[in-house]
Amino acid sequence: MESVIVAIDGPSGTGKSSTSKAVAAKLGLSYLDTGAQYRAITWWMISNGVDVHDADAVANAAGKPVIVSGTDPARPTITVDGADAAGPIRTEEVTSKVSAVSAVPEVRALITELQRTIAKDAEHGIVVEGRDIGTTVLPDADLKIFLTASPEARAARRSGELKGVDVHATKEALIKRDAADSSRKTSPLAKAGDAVEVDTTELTLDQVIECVVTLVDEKRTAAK
Ligand SMILES: Nc1ncnc2c1ncn2[C@@H]1O[C@H](COP(=O)(O)OP(=O)(O)O)[C@@H](O)[C@H]1O
Ligand SMILES: Nc1ccn([C@H]2C[C@H](O)[C@@H](COP(=O)(O)OP(=O)(O)O)O2)c(=O)n1
Repeated sequence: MESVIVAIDGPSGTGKSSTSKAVAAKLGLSYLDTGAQYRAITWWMISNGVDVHDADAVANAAGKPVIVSGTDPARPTITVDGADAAGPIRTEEVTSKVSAVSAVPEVRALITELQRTIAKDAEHGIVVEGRDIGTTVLPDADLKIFLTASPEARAARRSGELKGVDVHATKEALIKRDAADSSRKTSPLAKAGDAVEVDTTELTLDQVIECVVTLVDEKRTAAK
Protein backbone atom coordinates (compact mmCIF):
# COMPACT_ATOMS: atom_id res chain seq x y z
CA MET A 1 0.00 0.00 0.00
CA GLU A 2 1.77 3.14 -1.21
CA SER A 3 -0.33 5.73 0.53
CA VAL A 4 -2.78 5.06 3.33
CA ILE A 5 -6.00 6.80 4.37
CA VAL A 6 -7.01 6.54 8.02
CA ALA A 7 -10.39 7.79 9.31
CA ILE A 8 -10.70 8.47 13.05
CA ASP A 9 -14.16 9.34 14.38
CA GLY A 10 -15.77 9.63 17.79
CA PRO A 11 -17.35 12.02 20.27
CA SER A 12 -15.60 14.94 21.96
CA GLY A 13 -12.68 14.23 24.30
CA THR A 14 -12.07 10.65 23.20
CA GLY A 15 -8.56 11.54 21.99
CA LYS A 16 -9.11 11.95 18.25
CA SER A 17 -6.88 15.01 17.74
CA SER A 18 -3.99 13.89 19.93
CA THR A 19 -4.04 10.36 18.52
CA SER A 20 -4.41 11.44 14.88
CA LYS A 21 -1.57 13.97 15.04
CA ALA A 22 0.81 11.50 16.69
CA VAL A 23 -0.05 8.63 14.33
CA ALA A 24 0.36 10.88 11.29
CA ALA A 25 3.72 12.18 12.56
CA LYS A 26 5.00 8.66 13.29
CA LEU A 27 3.97 7.29 9.90
CA GLY A 28 4.88 10.33 7.78
CA LEU A 29 1.27 11.06 6.81
CA SER A 30 -0.67 14.31 6.51
CA TYR A 31 -3.25 15.22 9.15
CA LEU A 32 -6.66 16.90 8.89
CA ASP A 33 -8.78 18.14 11.82
CA THR A 34 -12.27 18.42 10.29
CA GLY A 35 -13.74 19.76 13.54
CA ALA A 36 -11.47 22.79 13.11
CA GLN A 37 -13.06 23.42 9.69
CA TYR A 38 -16.59 23.36 11.16
CA ARG A 39 -15.38 25.63 13.95
CA ALA A 40 -13.83 27.98 11.36
CA ILE A 41 -17.05 28.38 9.37
CA THR A 42 -18.94 28.91 12.66
CA TRP A 43 -16.48 31.64 13.68
CA TRP A 44 -16.99 33.33 10.30
CA MET A 45 -20.80 33.23 10.73
CA ILE A 46 -20.55 34.80 14.19
CA SER A 47 -18.05 37.45 13.03
CA ASN A 48 -20.28 38.38 10.10
CA GLY A 49 -23.50 38.69 12.09
CA VAL A 50 -25.22 35.60 10.69
CA ASP A 51 -27.76 34.11 13.13
CA VAL A 52 -26.45 30.53 13.56
CA HIS A 53 -29.95 29.30 14.41
CA ASP A 54 -31.34 30.55 11.10
CA ALA A 55 -30.51 27.57 8.84
CA ASP A 56 -31.45 29.43 5.65
CA ALA A 57 -29.18 32.35 6.48
CA VAL A 58 -26.31 29.96 7.31
CA ALA A 59 -26.91 28.01 4.07
CA ASN A 60 -26.93 31.20 1.98
CA ALA A 61 -23.64 32.41 3.49
CA ALA A 62 -21.88 29.02 3.57
CA GLY A 63 -19.98 29.51 0.30
CA LYS A 64 -18.49 32.89 1.28
CA PRO A 65 -15.58 32.13 3.64
CA VAL A 66 -12.38 30.67 2.22
CA ILE A 67 -11.13 28.03 4.66
CA VAL A 68 -7.60 26.66 4.27
CA SER A 69 -6.17 23.83 6.39
CA GLY A 70 -2.43 23.17 6.72
CA THR A 71 -1.93 19.41 7.07
CA ASP A 72 1.53 19.04 8.65
CA PRO A 73 0.85 17.06 11.87
CA ALA A 74 3.73 18.86 13.60
CA ARG A 75 2.17 22.26 12.87
CA PRO A 76 -1.48 22.06 11.77
CA THR A 77 -2.90 25.44 10.73
CA ILE A 78 -6.27 26.89 9.78
CA THR A 79 -7.06 30.21 8.13
CA VAL A 80 -10.31 31.92 7.17
CA ASP A 81 -10.05 34.47 4.35
CA GLY A 82 -6.30 34.47 4.98
CA ALA A 83 -6.55 35.23 8.72
CA ASP A 84 -5.17 32.80 11.31
CA ALA A 85 -8.20 31.21 13.00
CA ALA A 86 -6.44 28.73 15.34
CA GLY A 87 -7.16 30.78 18.49
CA PRO A 88 -10.65 32.21 17.81
CA ILE A 89 -12.15 28.83 16.83
CA ARG A 90 -11.55 27.44 20.35
CA THR A 91 -13.67 29.99 22.23
CA GLU A 92 -16.65 28.93 24.33
CA GLU A 93 -18.95 30.87 21.99
CA VAL A 94 -17.80 28.92 18.91
CA THR A 95 -17.97 25.61 20.83
CA SER A 96 -21.58 26.29 21.85
CA LYS A 97 -22.65 27.22 18.30
CA VAL A 98 -20.71 24.77 16.12
CA SER A 99 -23.32 21.98 16.31
CA ALA A 100 -26.03 24.26 14.88
CA VAL A 101 -23.85 25.41 11.97
CA SER A 102 -22.49 21.93 11.20
CA ALA A 103 -26.03 20.49 11.03
CA VAL A 104 -26.86 22.64 7.96
CA PRO A 105 -26.69 20.38 4.84
CA GLU A 106 -25.21 23.13 2.58
CA VAL A 107 -22.38 23.64 5.09
CA ARG A 108 -21.68 19.90 5.21
CA ALA A 109 -21.71 19.55 1.41
CA LEU A 110 -19.11 22.32 0.99
CA ILE A 111 -16.84 21.19 3.82
CA THR A 112 -17.08 17.53 2.78
CA GLU A 113 -15.95 18.45 -0.74
CA LEU A 114 -13.00 20.38 0.71
CA GLN A 115 -12.05 17.40 2.90
CA ARG A 116 -12.14 14.96 -0.02
CA THR A 117 -9.90 17.23 -2.10
CA ILE A 118 -7.38 17.53 0.74
CA ALA A 119 -7.35 13.73 1.24
CA LYS A 120 -6.92 13.10 -2.49
CA ASP A 121 -3.99 15.52 -2.69
CA ALA A 122 -2.08 14.04 0.29
CA GLU A 123 0.93 12.44 -1.36
CA HIS A 124 1.80 9.84 1.29
CA GLY A 125 -1.68 9.46 2.73
CA ILE A 126 -3.51 11.15 5.56
CA VAL A 127 -5.15 10.73 8.95
CA VAL A 128 -8.52 12.52 8.94
CA GLU A 129 -10.40 12.94 12.20
CA GLY A 130 -14.01 13.98 12.81
CA ARG A 131 -17.51 12.65 13.25
CA ASP A 132 -18.54 11.32 9.80
CA ILE A 133 -15.25 10.51 8.10
CA GLY A 134 -15.68 6.72 8.00
CA THR A 135 -19.39 6.88 7.18
CA THR A 136 -19.63 9.76 4.67
CA VAL A 137 -16.48 11.69 3.80
CA LEU A 138 -14.11 8.79 3.07
CA PRO A 139 -16.16 5.58 3.05
CA ASP A 140 -13.30 3.80 1.20
CA ALA A 141 -10.65 4.66 3.84
CA ASP A 142 -8.06 1.91 4.32
CA LEU A 143 -8.60 1.90 8.08
CA LYS A 144 -11.48 3.27 10.16
CA ILE A 145 -11.22 3.79 13.91
CA PHE A 146 -14.07 4.82 16.22
CA LEU A 147 -12.80 6.12 19.57
CA THR A 148 -15.02 6.10 22.66
CA ALA A 149 -14.55 6.87 26.37
CA SER A 150 -16.85 7.31 29.35
CA PRO A 151 -18.43 10.78 29.72
CA GLU A 152 -16.56 11.14 33.04
CA ALA A 153 -13.16 10.46 31.45
CA ARG A 154 -13.92 12.80 28.54
CA ALA A 155 -15.06 15.63 30.81
CA ALA A 156 -12.00 15.21 33.05
CA ARG A 157 -9.70 15.43 30.00
CA ARG A 158 -11.44 18.52 28.64
CA SER A 159 -11.61 20.39 31.94
CA GLY A 160 -7.94 19.55 32.44
CA GLU A 161 -7.28 21.51 29.22
CA LEU A 162 -9.54 24.46 30.10
CA LYS A 163 -8.01 25.32 33.46
CA GLY A 164 -10.42 26.30 36.20
CA VAL A 165 -13.49 25.07 34.34
CA ASP A 166 -15.94 22.97 36.37
CA VAL A 167 -15.91 19.23 35.45
CA HIS A 168 -19.66 18.88 35.94
CA ALA A 169 -20.47 21.79 33.62
CA THR A 170 -17.98 20.44 31.06
CA LYS A 171 -19.64 17.01 31.19
CA GLU A 172 -23.12 18.48 30.67
CA ALA A 173 -21.90 20.57 27.72
CA LEU A 174 -20.16 17.55 26.14
CA ILE A 175 -23.25 15.36 26.47
CA LYS A 176 -25.43 18.09 24.95
CA ARG A 177 -23.08 18.57 21.97
CA ASP A 178 -22.75 14.80 21.37
CA ALA A 179 -26.55 14.46 21.41
CA ALA A 180 -26.92 17.27 18.85
CA ASP A 181 -24.14 15.85 16.63
CA SER A 182 -25.57 12.31 16.82
CA SER A 183 -29.19 13.24 16.11
CA ARG A 184 -28.83 15.63 13.17
CA LYS A 185 -30.29 14.44 9.85
CA THR A 186 -27.26 14.95 7.60
CA SER A 187 -24.34 12.58 8.31
CA PRO A 188 -24.55 12.41 12.10
CA LEU A 189 -21.78 11.26 14.40
CA ALA A 190 -21.84 7.49 13.91
CA LYS A 191 -19.58 4.45 13.86
CA ALA A 192 -19.11 2.98 10.38
CA GLY A 193 -20.03 -0.72 10.15
CA ASP A 194 -16.42 -1.62 9.30
CA ALA A 195 -14.74 0.64 11.89
CA VAL A 196 -12.62 -0.75 14.73
CA GLU A 197 -13.97 0.57 18.04
CA VAL A 198 -11.38 1.46 20.69
CA ASP A 199 -12.58 2.36 24.20
CA THR A 200 -9.90 4.73 25.52
CA THR A 201 -11.33 5.18 29.05
CA GLU A 202 -8.65 3.03 30.71
CA LEU A 203 -5.88 3.55 28.14
CA THR A 204 -3.07 6.09 28.15
CA LEU A 205 -2.66 8.27 25.07
CA ASP A 206 0.52 6.34 24.19
CA GLN A 207 -1.39 3.05 24.30
CA VAL A 208 -4.07 4.41 21.95
CA ILE A 209 -1.41 5.70 19.52
CA GLU A 210 0.38 2.33 19.59
CA CYS A 211 -2.89 0.51 18.96
CA VAL A 212 -3.69 2.62 15.87
CA VAL A 213 -0.12 2.38 14.49
CA THR A 214 -0.30 -1.43 14.85
CA LEU A 215 -3.63 -1.53 13.00
CA VAL A 216 -2.18 0.57 10.13
CA ASP A 217 0.87 -1.74 9.94
CA GLU A 218 -1.41 -4.78 9.80
CA LYS A 219 -3.39 -3.24 6.93
CA ARG A 220 -0.20 -2.43 5.05
CA THR A 221 1.16 -5.95 5.51
CA ALA A 222 -2.13 -7.50 4.39
CA ALA A 223 -2.15 -5.31 1.25
CA LYS A 224 1.36 -6.44 0.14
N1 LIG B 1 -6.09 8.08 26.42
C1 LIG B 1 -5.99 9.28 27.01
N2 LIG B 1 -5.77 9.35 28.35
C2 LIG B 1 -5.69 10.54 28.96
N3 LIG B 1 -5.81 11.74 28.37
C3 LIG B 1 -6.02 11.73 27.05
C4 LIG B 1 -6.13 10.51 26.30
N4 LIG B 1 -6.36 10.83 25.01
C5 LIG B 1 -6.40 12.17 24.95
N5 LIG B 1 -6.17 12.73 26.17
C6 LIG B 1 -6.18 14.15 26.51
O1 LIG B 1 -7.55 14.56 26.49
C7 LIG B 1 -7.69 15.85 25.91
C8 LIG B 1 -8.68 15.78 24.72
O2 LIG B 1 -8.08 15.02 23.68
P1 LIG B 1 -8.32 15.34 22.14
O3 LIG B 1 -7.31 14.56 21.39
O4 LIG B 1 -8.38 16.81 21.92
O5 LIG B 1 -9.79 14.71 21.96
P2 LIG B 1 -10.85 14.91 20.78
O6 LIG B 1 -10.09 15.36 19.58
O7 LIG B 1 -11.48 13.56 20.61
O8 LIG B 1 -11.84 15.92 21.28
C9 LIG B 1 -6.30 16.30 25.54
O9 LIG B 1 -5.82 17.15 26.57
C10 LIG B 1 -5.48 15.02 25.47
O10 LIG B 1 -4.14 15.21 25.80
N1 LIG C 1 -16.51 15.61 10.72
C1 LIG C 1 -17.04 16.47 11.61
C2 LIG C 1 -16.22 17.09 12.59
C3 LIG C 1 -16.79 17.96 13.48
N2 LIG C 1 -18.11 18.26 13.37
C4 LIG C 1 -18.75 19.26 14.23
C5 LIG C 1 -19.43 18.66 15.44
C6 LIG C 1 -18.51 18.99 16.60
O1 LIG C 1 -19.24 19.22 17.80
C7 LIG C 1 -17.80 20.24 16.12
C8 LIG C 1 -16.41 20.50 16.66
O2 LIG C 1 -15.60 19.38 16.41
P1 LIG C 1 -14.22 19.18 17.20
O3 LIG C 1 -13.63 17.89 16.72
O4 LIG C 1 -13.39 20.41 17.13
O5 LIG C 1 -14.72 19.05 18.68
P2 LIG C 1 -13.94 18.68 19.99
O6 LIG C 1 -12.47 18.64 19.69
O7 LIG C 1 -14.45 17.34 20.29
O8 LIG C 1 -14.34 19.70 20.97
O9 LIG C 1 -17.77 20.16 14.71
C9 LIG C 1 -18.89 17.63 12.44
O10 LIG C 1 -20.10 17.88 12.39
N3 LIG C 1 -18.35 16.76 11.56
